[in-house]
Amino acid sequence: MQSGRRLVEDVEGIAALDPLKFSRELDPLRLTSGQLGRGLAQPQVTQTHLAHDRERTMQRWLVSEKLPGRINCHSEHVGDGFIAVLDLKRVGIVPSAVAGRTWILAMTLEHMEKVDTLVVDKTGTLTEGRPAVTAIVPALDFTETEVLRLSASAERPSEHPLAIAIVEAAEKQGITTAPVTDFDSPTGKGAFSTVEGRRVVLGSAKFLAEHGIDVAPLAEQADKLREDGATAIFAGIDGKVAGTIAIADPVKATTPEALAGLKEEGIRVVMLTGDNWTTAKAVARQLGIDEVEAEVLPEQKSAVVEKFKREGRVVAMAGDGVNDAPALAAADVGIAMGTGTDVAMESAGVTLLKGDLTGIVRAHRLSRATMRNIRQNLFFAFIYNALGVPVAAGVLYPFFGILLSPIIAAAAMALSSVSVIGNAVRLRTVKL
Ligand SMILES: Nc1ncnc2c1ncn2[C@@H]1O[C@H](COP(=O)(O)OP(=O)(O)OP(=O)(O)O)[C@@H](O)[C@H]1O
Ligand SMILES: [Cu+]
Repeated sequence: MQSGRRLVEDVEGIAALDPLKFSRELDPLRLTSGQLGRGLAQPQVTQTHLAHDRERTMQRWLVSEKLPGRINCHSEHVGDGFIAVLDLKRVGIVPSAVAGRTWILAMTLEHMEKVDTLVVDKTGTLTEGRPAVTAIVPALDFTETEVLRLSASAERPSEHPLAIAIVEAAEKQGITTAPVTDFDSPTGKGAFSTVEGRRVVLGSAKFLAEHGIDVAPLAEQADKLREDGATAIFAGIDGKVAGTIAIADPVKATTPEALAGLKEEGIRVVMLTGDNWTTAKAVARQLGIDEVEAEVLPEQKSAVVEKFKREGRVVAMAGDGVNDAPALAAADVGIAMGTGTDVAMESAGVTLLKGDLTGIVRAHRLSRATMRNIRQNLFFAFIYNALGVPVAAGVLYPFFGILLSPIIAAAAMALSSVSVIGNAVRLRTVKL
């Protein structure tokens, strides 16, 4: 099971994530709303893990804030400056990997603030990822039922959402599929197998061409089906195009709101898909997305992310599929859909619990508020130290005979902690 997932389900209301204290919490801690609690429920990580991660968290924060090296000696104290009060449930995100890797969340928040480009996968991310067959256009010499029966048989061993849609369509019509041999499915291209001694090929025009099948007789029909956003694939039987199958995947109800929010936050959205250009453009048009990268093979997805990064952009990538995993890992912030594959979740820094993209907007708002808060806290901590340390060292002694007594120094420390925590708690009121 995904430990990250459990983490959020166990959290009620607000959790104060203190990377220092966090690492020592091994027992589940019940937090009720309104109460400022510390630590998180996740007993399944080992002590070593946690100690290690605590180190990394510290380092990361220190590096990230570009603090002068000498402040390291106050790290325990400055540590209080890193308390981030997060309402994970409200944001709807969880750190993807094991809960012990809290630092990923920390890093993600830091990067998230700077994100200016969101590369977003189409199928399963912008759309529901539960496609259904909406039309079958057979070629001359073929019937709709025969195309569906052979296609469903050929796709039966495949786990691709398009394949599942075809199998389901056949089942719905009470069509029994035939056994297959020699099944293969090159990722991002299509599938082929032998059914009742016939060669059945399914996929893009390019894929069928690779198998010596010319789709020209049905190309126009396929394009027409694509005009309103459906995916159209071709079925080839015994070296000839037999039909085109339209498979539609509804846009998630929350997608338009998420896109509007992203626009408001000034984030550039790029749709990335392995699907056909015509389909991709139609969906993009419906959603008001200006930038599209279509017909991208799985192994090229991360190259698209890299390209944007080279242009100096800070890139977040949202995806759900196995073929999105390398791109998720390549992005500054990888965002997986909780409804998607485990591989995607493991490769991403954060997971959107219900696959709801509005979580990205909330996470971006939260990251800005959190990073601002952290900077303020660092300022507090710094000021107290900047004033307190020289006094304690006797700077004022020659003139006024003032020396900071250890008791007053300790009080100042405590006071600085109080202002820092008080400031961090304000994050609770941030509108997401
Ligand atoms: N099993 C399959 N059966 C038929 N066609 C397939 C199959 N697998 C891939 N294809 C073809 O390859 C294209 C790209 O597939 P790929 O899996 O990369 O993208 P996707 O998951 O459908 O979309 P997205 O990239 O938006 O998530 C599909 O649009 C389809 O034309
Ligand atoms: Cu996808």
